Amino acid sequence: MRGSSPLDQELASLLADPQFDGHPLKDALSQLWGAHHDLLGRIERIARISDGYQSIARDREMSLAARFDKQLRQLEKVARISDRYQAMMQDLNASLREASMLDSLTGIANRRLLTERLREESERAKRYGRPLALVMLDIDRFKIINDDYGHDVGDRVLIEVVRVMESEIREHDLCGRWGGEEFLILMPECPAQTAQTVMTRLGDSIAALGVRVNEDLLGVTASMGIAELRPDETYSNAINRADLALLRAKRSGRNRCELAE
Ligand SMILES: Nc1nc2c(ncn2[C@@H]2O[C@H](COP(=O)(O)OP(=O)(O)OP(=O)(O)O)[C@@H](O)[C@H]2O)c(=O)[nH]1
Repeated sequence: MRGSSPLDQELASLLADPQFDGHPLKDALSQLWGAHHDLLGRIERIARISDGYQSIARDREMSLAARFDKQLRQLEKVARISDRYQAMMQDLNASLREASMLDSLTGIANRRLLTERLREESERAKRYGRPLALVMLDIDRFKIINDDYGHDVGDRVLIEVVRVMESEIREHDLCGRWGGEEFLILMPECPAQTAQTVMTRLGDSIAALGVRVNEDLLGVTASMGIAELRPDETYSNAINRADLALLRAKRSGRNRCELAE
């Protein structure tokens, strides 16, 4: 840096000129010039150190930003995986819930789903003063079918009867397996008399059904008891009344449909 500007060069040549040796100002000027250059050197060093710090800070800032971006990307990935996992769990829960509500042999509603719907439909019927018919249906002499033809044929009979039931009832009715060879049919917006007409038709269709067993055509019949929910009773009470009506149907010779008292 020393001697780089025209003033530096001029001062350097003045100080080097022997004609000024002994001049009273030469020493003072020489010291001033030296001090000035010391100061310049120090300023340059400070500037270099400051530049160095700045570039380290910049690097650090950049690497921090890069690390932050990377972590953000990783977090996003984890969030995506977690979302997918949650959706999977929800699907699984829904199918488990559905499976727990259906009868595994026939695929129709099981007692749990029937009870849920019974609760909802009886509340609705009472609140709006609408009719709700409950039908208990039981396959006649089913034990003999099992004993004579085996459990597998018995199962096939259950499946066939369910198929007929589903084709005879309306879309907003619900038939489900109450247990064994007993079925419950919920018929919202349906008075007992209308339910009896529908059930008589269903009984005829079941009786017309022939389940093929080797060369034989196995005849099946069913008995039914119908109760219309009263405004002042629980659905359990109405089911008991339907059960009693079913018992009457059995005692009166089966293959028939009886209305509850
Ligand atoms: N194959 C088969 N049989 C079943 C199933 N659930 C219950 N059963 C049988 O259904 C029969 C019911 O017999 P009972 O209650 O004596 O009645 P029933 O022979 O139908 O006689 P009635 O109801 O009086 O006409 C029993 O033998 C049970 O083992 C099933 O899922 N599959």
